[in-house]
This record gives sequence, structure tokens and C-alpha cells, in this order.
Amino acid sequence: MAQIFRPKKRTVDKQAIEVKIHSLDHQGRGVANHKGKVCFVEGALVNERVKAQVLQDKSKLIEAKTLQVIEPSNERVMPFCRDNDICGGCQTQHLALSSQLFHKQQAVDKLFQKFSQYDVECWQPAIESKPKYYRRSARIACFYDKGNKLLKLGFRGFKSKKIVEVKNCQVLTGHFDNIFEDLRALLNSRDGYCSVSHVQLCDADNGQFVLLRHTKSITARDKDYLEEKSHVLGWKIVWDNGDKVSELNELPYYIADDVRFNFTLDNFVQVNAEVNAAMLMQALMWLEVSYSDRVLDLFCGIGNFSLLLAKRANSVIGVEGSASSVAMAKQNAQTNHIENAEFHCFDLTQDMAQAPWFDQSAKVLVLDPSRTGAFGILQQMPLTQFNKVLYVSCDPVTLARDSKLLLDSGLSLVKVGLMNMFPHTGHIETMALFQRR
Ligand SMILES: C[S@@+](CC[C@H](N)C(=O)[O-])C[C@H]1O[C@@H](n2cnc3c(N)ncnc32)[C@H](O)[C@@H]1O
Repeated sequence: MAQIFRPKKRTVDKQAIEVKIHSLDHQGRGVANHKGKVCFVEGALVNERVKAQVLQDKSKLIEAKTLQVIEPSNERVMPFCRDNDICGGCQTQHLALSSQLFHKQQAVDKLFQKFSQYDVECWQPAIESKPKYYRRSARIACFYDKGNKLLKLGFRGFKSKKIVEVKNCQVLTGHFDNIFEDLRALLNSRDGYCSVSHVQLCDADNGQFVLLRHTKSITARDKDYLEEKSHVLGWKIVWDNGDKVSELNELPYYIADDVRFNFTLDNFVQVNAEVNAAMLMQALMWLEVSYSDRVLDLFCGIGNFSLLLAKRANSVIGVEGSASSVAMAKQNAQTNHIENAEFHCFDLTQDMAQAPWFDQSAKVLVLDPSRTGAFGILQQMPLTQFNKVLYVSCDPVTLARDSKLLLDSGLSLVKVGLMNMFPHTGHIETMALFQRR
């Protein structure tokens, strides 16, 4: 009989250790040395001495969580959210807002040195965000507790699937100030809503949309009841049974630079409206496209960059992997009477030999990939054809890695700036402009 070998579970030494933090990593974690290993400590700041609980003890590194701050940093502040310790949403509320961008910039610097042996010397002022009430969209997790016959809802806990039943969230826009209490009351008012598995929130320019994903059917009567009650609260309810999403009289939209962007709740839209608007303006300013420029916009979503660029360029080709975002981008071009933008659905991790969209005369390239970056596609493209490349990044590791390809093609890094899309979190959003001199 075949013998099945199961890897032995590593026993995690849950001991507490005491370490002195010497820097922050790109996720906002404190970094220390402990018995020859690198130790990443959640919740610890530079120069702090902390007692930390070991979560993972690997051959070369330790992951730990702060239990007690023995010597606090003068950058430490009191988190404004009472659930900060347990909620997985904001990881760096304990670091003064004024220091957050400084550490993020340092992290990007280090990653450029590591991946490209490159010293960034062209930092531009960061795009700032208001510190609270900046999130226009979020997903709320739900779980039906059969024992208590109650639908629990909140955010997932830090590195856990457990739901933290937050009372309110001060990073969601003000329109969702009381959303948790209101949703809890509404969804527990009738048994019919017990199969709601998550709620997607979106504060659009035309109102607040609340999508309810449910795994069992909900009667028309229960739907009507909830819609009626939600109407009073100013919400537009969208039902999603996994196969079909209910139709709306009017899609959510946002407006930027006089362009109206319609979207559906499964499309990617930038979470921070204020930073998105500033980011778009900065992209236009940095790129300085002219009416003779042909632009390629990869990972274009619903056309956020493409349509604004099209108003100033000869033509824009947008490429995106989500078919529904491509459909929306095409519709947005049409409704805004923008005729020089075309959109293609294409998986940009694939072989682009047959890519029908590739324009050999495009001299301007915009990239705005998800966290995995754009390495695959950049490796395949004849990069020497581009005079300007704007890389909008939500992961500094992949930005630094991909930048090496751009630099090796003879492009120079001329501008880099942070965009504080998610204050109080470890997320680092960066815009980088490469130019052929
Ligand atoms: C960070 S978003 C940017 C979207 C858009 N530029 C914007 O500003 O709203 C990244 C986009 O890349 C798309 N995407 C992710 N992986 C992809 C892939 N392998 N091929 C094509 N598109 C992809 C996502 O659907 C998403 O729309």
C-alpha cells in the first residue's frame, strides 16, 4: 500500500521575545534582529524596544506581534479606532500620520536599491489624503450564527477569517457613518436575510450603493421590505445571488475632469475618490501628452486614465482583463463622446505575440497593474519604442522589480511620488515616470 507522507506541522514557539526595532518594512512592520534571524514585528515602530509574541519561527526569519511596548518611539500615537488591535483594516494607526509617508518613501527607496541597485533622487511631493472618511468602497463580511440566530457582520480580523463586529469605521466616508448598526438592525429584522454572505459598499457620486450577496433565495416580500427601509437611509440596494446581479435604474458613477465614469459594483474603482482625482491630474501633468501622441494604457479598468488621456492625445488603446470592465470602458467612451479611445479584453499575463491591440506606433505607455505587477507583459514588449512610461503601482516590491526592465531598456526614472490612497495602512501606492532622454 502506498504510504502517504504528510509534512510535519512545524511547532510554533509561542514564546515572547524582547527586541529593538531598527527599521520598518514595506508593510509597515517593525524590523529587528533576534538571534541571527530577521524579525518582523507587527505594531512596533523604529527605535522601540518591544516584547513580542512569536507567530512564526522560520529558518531565517521570525514573524511576531507586539505584546508590550517597553520603550516607545516619539512617533507613536494613540489609535483613533477602538478596534484597531483586532481589525484587519488599518495596520499603522499607531504611527503618527506625519511619519507614515516618510517611512513609506524609505521603504520604496530600499526596494529600488535591492531590485535595481538604483538610488531614487527624483522624489516629488506626495499626493495627500484626508486622514479619515476617505474610503468610498469596502466589503463587509457576514456570518450567520445559528446558535444565537443572528447575522454577525464586520471586517475580517487581522490575519484571520474571524469577523470583528466593529461598531463604526472612521475611514469609510461619512455617508457610511452608521452603516454597521443600521445593517445589523435591518438584516436581523427578518430570518430571510440569514444567507447574506457579504455586503459590498460603494459611495458613488450619485448615492450610496449597498450590494447584498446571498447564498439562498430571498423572497420578493423580504426584498421589498429591505429596499423600502434602506430607501429611508438613502441606500440603493443591489441583490447578488452569485449568478445574477439585480438591475439598477441608474448605475453608480463618479466624475473626474468632466468625464462621467459609470461602473458596476464588480468593477475595479479606486477606493479613495479624492486621491484618485489628484492622481489623474498628476498623471496628465507628468505625461504632458499632445494631440499627436498615441497612448497604450495597460490594466485600464473602466478607463480611469484612458478617457482623460484620450481628451488630450491622438488616440488611446486600453487593455484590461475583466470583460465587464472593458464593456464599461467602451460604454464610458461612448456616453462621454470620446471617439479616439478603444478597449480590448486581454489577459496581460499571456503571450502577447498575437495581441491584436498592440500599437507599434504608440510612444506613451501607462501601466496600472494589480499587486502582481507587470513583469510578464513588460518582458515581452519592445520597450525601446516608448518615450514615456507612467507606472502607477499598488505594490512597491513589484514596482521596483519591474522598474529594472524599464531602466535596462534605456529609460530614465525622472519623477516618483507617493499617493496616500490608504492612510493608516501598510499599502504603498506610487506613481513613477520614466522617460527616454
Ligand atoms: C489597480 S487596477 C487599475 C484599473 C484602472 N487603471 C483604474 O485606475 O481604475 C488594476 C486593473 O488590472 C486588471 N487586471 C488584473 N490582472 C490582469 C491581467 N492579468 N490582465 C489584464 N488585466 C488585469 C484588473 O481587472 C484591474 O482593473
